[in-house]
Amino acid sequence: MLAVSGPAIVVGAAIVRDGLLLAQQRAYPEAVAGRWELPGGRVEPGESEAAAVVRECQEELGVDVAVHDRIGPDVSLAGGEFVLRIHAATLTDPDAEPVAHEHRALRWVHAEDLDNLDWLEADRILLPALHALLVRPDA
Ligand SMILES: Nc1nc2c([nH]c(=O)n2[C@H]2C[C@H](O)[C@@H](COP(=O)(O)OP(=O)(O)OP(=O)(O)O)O2)c(=O)[nH]1
Repeated sequence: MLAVSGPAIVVGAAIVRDGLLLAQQRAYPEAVAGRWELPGGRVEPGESEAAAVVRECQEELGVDVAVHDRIGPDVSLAGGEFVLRIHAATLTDPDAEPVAHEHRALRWVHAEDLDNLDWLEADRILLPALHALLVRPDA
């Protein structure tokens, strides 16, 4: 029997602190440099989505995060080769300051400014879920 594998998974972290969402600005490749996205990246073989969120946040931001529930829809990327899944997250140490190790810039975004960032196309689909996350009482 043929083993059928689905699309590879890219996880993103919706990190909220004091009612603000952490967004980061891509530095490369040229085609998307300057666009905004959530921290994250590809889930490695054998790795859970939550573990991938934790690893990517350590690599990209130098912080530890606690991973919570999934938010928003699965978003298809690259013609269906990948699927983007977002997990809500918080900083394990609320006083830790994320640093952009691989990105051009970081920004803590207020709900009012969410729609004004030049997000990657896939992330625009997630904006309603990100708004909903920011109005939660514990956000
Ligand atoms: N991390 C992340 N990737 C996103 C988002 N939206 C979106 O379309 N993508 C795309 C961009 C990339 O094609 C792919 C993830 O690749 P990546 O460069 O972040 O991560 P990676 O682990 O594959 O690569 P790398 O860290 O080795 O550079 O998903 C998002 O909000 N966060």
